[in-house]
Amino acid sequence: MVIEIEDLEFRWQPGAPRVLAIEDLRVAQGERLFIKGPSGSGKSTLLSLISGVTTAATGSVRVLDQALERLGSIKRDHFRADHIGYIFQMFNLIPYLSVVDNVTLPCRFSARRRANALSRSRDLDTEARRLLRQLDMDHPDLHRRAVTTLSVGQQQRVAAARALMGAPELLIADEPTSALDADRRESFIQLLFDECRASGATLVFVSHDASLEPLFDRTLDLAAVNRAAPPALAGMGEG
Ligand SMILES: Nc1ncnc2c1ncn2[C@@H]1O[C@H](COP(=O)(O)OP(=O)(O)OP(=O)(O)O)[C@@H](O)[C@H]1O
Repeated sequence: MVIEIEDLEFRWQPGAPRVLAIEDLRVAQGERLFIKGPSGSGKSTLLSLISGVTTAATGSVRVLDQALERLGSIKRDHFRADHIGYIFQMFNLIPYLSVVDNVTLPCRFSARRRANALSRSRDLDTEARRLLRQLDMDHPDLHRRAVTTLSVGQQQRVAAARALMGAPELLIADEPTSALDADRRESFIQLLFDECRASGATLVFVSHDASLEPLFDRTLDLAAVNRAAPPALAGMGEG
């Protein structure tokens, strides 16, 4: 299993209302999971737990057989850099780095991803360009081009290439299509699927957009998870 969550209960502070209660969630290698739920239902919180940015006092979150709550925060940072590619809603590209340098960034933080990238291409820049080409982004001046001069759709492809760089086992995408037109969303997701298939990566994808749901293997509806939980959660629907 790539993700195994058991008896998880999460509150942001002791005594604060419970945000998440997940009894059992397992995501297998290569699976594509869609997570939906209204604003405030805990989607981003769940992604923080799966990526080890936060840990829960109750229950267990295992990623690639590692219980994240058993690691200190520095080890969790290393674990995340080695094994998880993250596509942020606002892309979080580094404005003063070129397109290629943005894509190779994860290899500065992870020797493992650097080695993976170098096993695929002769150097990191070549691997970055290969990924960008796979994602339908092929410009001669990508090396020098500042990310701030790109369109939203292009920035999204750069963010996806960066997340895929060095073949992390788990790809997490937090509303990565919200800035795109409806018809461009689906084509982006298909490209993402192709790349995940090629590297064997598992994809966890959060979105408000229910029209994307049928593309995925499975859905986790946090509104349903919250409804099933005891009344402590009542009134937690606002985000
Ligand atoms: N860092 C934080 N500290 C304290 N409370 C938080 C924090 N982040 C989120 N929350 C609270 O946790 C609950 C779930 O928030 P979360 O951001 O996970 O929801 P979401 O489903 O991702 O919402 P949205 O769709 O609006 O992004 C909300 O009540 C929110 O106010």
